[in-house]
Amino acid sequence: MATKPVLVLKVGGALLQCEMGMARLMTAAAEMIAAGQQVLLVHGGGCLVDEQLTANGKETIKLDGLRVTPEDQIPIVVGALAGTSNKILQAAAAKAGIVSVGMSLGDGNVVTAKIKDERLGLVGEVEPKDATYLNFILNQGWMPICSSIAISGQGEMLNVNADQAATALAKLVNGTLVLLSDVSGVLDGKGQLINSLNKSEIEYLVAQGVIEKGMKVKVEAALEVAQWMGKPVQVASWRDAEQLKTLVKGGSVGTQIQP
Ligand SMILES: Nc1ncnc2c1ncn2[C@@H]1O[C@H](COP(=O)(O)OP(=O)(O)O)[C@@H](O)[C@H]1O
Ligand SMILES: CC(=O)N[C@@H](CCC(=O)OP(=O)(O)O)C(=O)O
Repeated sequence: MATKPVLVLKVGGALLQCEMGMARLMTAAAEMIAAGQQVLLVHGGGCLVDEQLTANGKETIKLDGLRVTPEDQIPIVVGALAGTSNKILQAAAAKAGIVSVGMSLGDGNVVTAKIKDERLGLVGEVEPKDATYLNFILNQGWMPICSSIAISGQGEMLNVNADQAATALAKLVNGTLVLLSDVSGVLDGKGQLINSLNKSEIEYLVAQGVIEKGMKVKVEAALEVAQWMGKPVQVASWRDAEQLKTLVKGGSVGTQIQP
């Protein structure tokens, strides 16, 4: 049994369109797993969803960074996230010698899910439920790769923002959460990396419009976990090879969201 907290790594969808980025990330994950660090990968795939919706003649509307998901779009969203995105990452993991288990929030009772807000359609809000399935996988030295598709008690397939999915899973396994995006962390109004942010600084930058869209959702998800765990959550980049190396060594990268 591992003694260190599980590392919950969330990757954004842009990674899936970057072969080299995926290869580097999986090599880093393989090194950590070989050293006894349990790793749970949670992924998005917003850009693949965009592509698939466009190819099917559907339009996307986002409210506060969340995709409004009408019933006629859900099969496409599920296919892009739980299907294509999940399997692209499993394929990259296999290439790096990692044994992975592809899964979704709907598997193994890991979360409870309900509709978040009627205005968003089939968008889910999830709460941690039962870690048995994830711990079973992690204890084999395997890496769960989890998409953000959930299933409600009423049997609805729900689209969950992947940062919020990672939040629920990090709480579930009491893990260390690192949110990896295509930017080096939270940037200030001049595009410079901010090393550390607390709640009031976040509120100020959101009010100023410096932190917006997907980054607003991400930073708020990070803050929720930081406060729940009483330790910082890191927002960093999968693009940055140096950040990944530091992460493998257990160091801090990107922006630290303080509890
Ligand atoms: N202050 C900010 N710092 C960095 N990125 C920001 C900021 N405000 C908005 N963004 C946008 O947020 C994006 C990251 O969020 P998102 O697209 O949801 O990432 P991911 O798909 O990796 O989860 C960045 O690519 C950038 O366009
Ligand atoms: C409700 C909602 O917005 N769901 C997201 C799920 C994917 C996601 O979050 O992907 P990234 O991590 O790449 O942004 C979406 O449909 O785009």
